[in-house]
This record gives sequence, structure tokens and C-alpha cells, in this order.
Amino acid sequence: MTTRFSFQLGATDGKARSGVIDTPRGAIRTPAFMPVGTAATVKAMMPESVAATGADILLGNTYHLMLRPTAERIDRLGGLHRFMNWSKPILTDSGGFQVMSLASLRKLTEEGVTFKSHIDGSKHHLSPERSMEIQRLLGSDIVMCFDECPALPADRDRIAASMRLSMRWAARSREAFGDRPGHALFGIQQGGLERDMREESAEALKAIGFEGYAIGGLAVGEGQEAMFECLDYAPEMLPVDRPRYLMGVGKPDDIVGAVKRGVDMMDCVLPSRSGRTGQVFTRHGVLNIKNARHQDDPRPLDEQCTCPACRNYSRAYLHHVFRSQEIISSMLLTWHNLHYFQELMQGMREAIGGGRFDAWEAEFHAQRAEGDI
Ligand SMILES: O=c1[nH]cnc2cc3nc(NCc4cccs4)[nH]c3cc12
Repeated sequence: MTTRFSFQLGATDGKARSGVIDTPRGAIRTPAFMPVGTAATVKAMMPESVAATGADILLGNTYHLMLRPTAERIDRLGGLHRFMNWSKPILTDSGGFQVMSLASLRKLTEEGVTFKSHIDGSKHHLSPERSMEIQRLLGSDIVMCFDECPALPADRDRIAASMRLSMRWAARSREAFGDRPGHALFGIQQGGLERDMREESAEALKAIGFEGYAIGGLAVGEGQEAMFECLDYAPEMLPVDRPRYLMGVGKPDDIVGAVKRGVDMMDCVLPSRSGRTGQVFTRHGVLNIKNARHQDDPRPLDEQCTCPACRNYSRAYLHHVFRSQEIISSMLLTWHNLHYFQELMQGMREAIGGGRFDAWEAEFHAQRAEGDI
């Protein structure tokens, strides 16, 4: 255990890297996938179950927690780790992205954003300074800069103006964050799909200096090909000895392609959210348990999976409890999906460590059928 925050780069294999982020609340093995715990819970999962899937860190959403139950209340109750009974590291986002996608009546200025809560219409304000204060009150280990993510498609002028605003907000975030040993502040690269804008953003962030660097502005509808084209150059614009975090990604093949291009950390609601809709991710591809073809199938979701759903239940049972809208359906399918995503990360960490990432990636693609399984 350490009182500091540090990133140890381990093995590299092409552009792919493995490593460990040391924090006072524990180590994070990279490449890492962070389950999303939006309202102080990874939906349908007990914290001990999230840990059992292999997750070393989870993500909390500032926007949701500031509205309900409020950061001040969580602080009074001992902070987010205590509140949600998760003692390992937590990364919180800054709230900016979700304000723009969830809140109503938003007013954006150089100073920050005012908006009305999507829950009860109450008025709220976010800025670099307020976001840093909220994330401090929550007690998160990794704090994200307050930024603006432009909706795509956007023209170059819009991308440039938005990126430059985010860089001014990054400087204000750094200033407001203060000196907090054992805690980390991550900057967020913007610039859309424009290589020169990405370069300008990376230079601005490096001049300020952060403990980690996120790649923002992607996974907002550009599609996998355009995202990978950007990831072919964006990660190496960021410091080689600091964690690189790709926000909001993604499907298993997005994740593999991002790790291949030098990304160390990712988060996505996909495994948990889709688990609740019956969508199941396996090494052989995707299936939806809702489909009638599973009604009499005695096999597990995935013969090779060791999660509780696959060890103890048939597809027929999972089909039944999903159709019956039983709570255990969300529990088992979420557990399975999160387990599979962590198994994917572990497989890549080992493959990179063994210098056989390409072989692992080839096997990953080979065993995935095109259609349902
Ligand atoms: O530039 C960003 N800045 C701060 N947070 C983000 C979160 C992000 N999440 C996605 N994609 C996943 C999505 C979640 C909801 C709508 S898209 N892309 C993202 C980009 C950013």
C-alpha cells in the first residue's frame, strides 16, 4: 500500500502496454476496465460481487450524485467509499458530459454551466471549481477535469473553440484541485477527429501537468472506424509514463482495439446496462436471452465461463427469469457481463506480459461468431 499515486509501466507489446497504478486504496492493474456505479451503486450488483468479477476500480458520476443525495450529504456520511461500501479506488467524472446529455435548460458560459435537474427541475451550477469541490467531497481517488465534449459531427471551428475552452477549464481545474497527495487529477484531451487539434490539446495538457490523461470526445457516435483512426495517433501524443484513459468505451472489440493502440483504462455502461436488457456478452459473441430459442436450452450462457450465472444456471432458466422480469435476472446477467469484461482485460494483461498480444487478438476475433450464438 502506498500514500502516493503512481503508475508503473510494465510490459509493452507493440503499442499495447500493461502496468499497475498504485493508490492509497489499492492497486489498479492495467489495461483496466471500470464498471460504472452511477448513483453510488453498480446497478443490480453488491460491491463484493463487483470485486469478485475482478474490478480494481469503479466509476462514479458527479452529475447524478450532486443532484441526489448531494456531495455534501455523502461527505457528512464519511465519503463515497464508506457510503457505498467500496473500499477500492473510485474514479469520478466531472459532471460536464452528463449535464450536456441529461440536464435541461442548460446555459454554458466561460465560467461554467447552469442547468435544471432532470430529477426535480431544481437549479444547479457546475464549473471547474465547483466540480473539483464536489469530487473532493465525494472523496474519489481519481478526479476528472471539468471539460466540454462537443457533439459530433461538428465543424473545425466548433471543435477548436470547444477544445480551447476545455483547455482553459483544465487549467482552472488544476488550480482548484490543489495539493492532494494520494489523489490524482486527470486531464482530458479534446479536439474531435482533427489531428492538429488533438496535438494542440495534448500540448496544452502536458504544459499544465496531470497525473493521468484521458482521451475525450470519442465514443459519441463517430463509429468504430473513425474512433480507431483517431486512436492510431492520439494516445502517443500523451506522456508515455502516465495512464491513458479512453472515456466511455465500449463494446469488447472496441476495448481490444483501444488497448492495441496504447489505451490503459476504459469505462462503459454497456455490460451492466445491457445485462438488464437481456444482452449477454460471451467469448463467442453476443446473444439476447429474451429470444424464445433459449426457452428449453439446458446449457450455460458460456461453457467456459466460471461466473455464478454460468456455473449454476441454464439459458432456459435465465430466459424464464428475464421474461418474468425477476430481479435475479438483472443480477445474474450483469454479473456475467462484468465478469466477461474483466476476463477480457485479464487475458490482454497476460498476453501483453507474454509478448503475444497479436496471437491473443487473433484468437479473440476467431472465436466470435458473426450472428447470435
Ligand atoms: O469527452 C468526454 N469528456 C468527459 N466525459 C466523457 C464521457 C464519455 N462517454 C462517451 N461515450 C459513452 C456514452 C455514454 C453516454 C452517451 S455516449 N464518450 C465520452 C466523452 C467524454
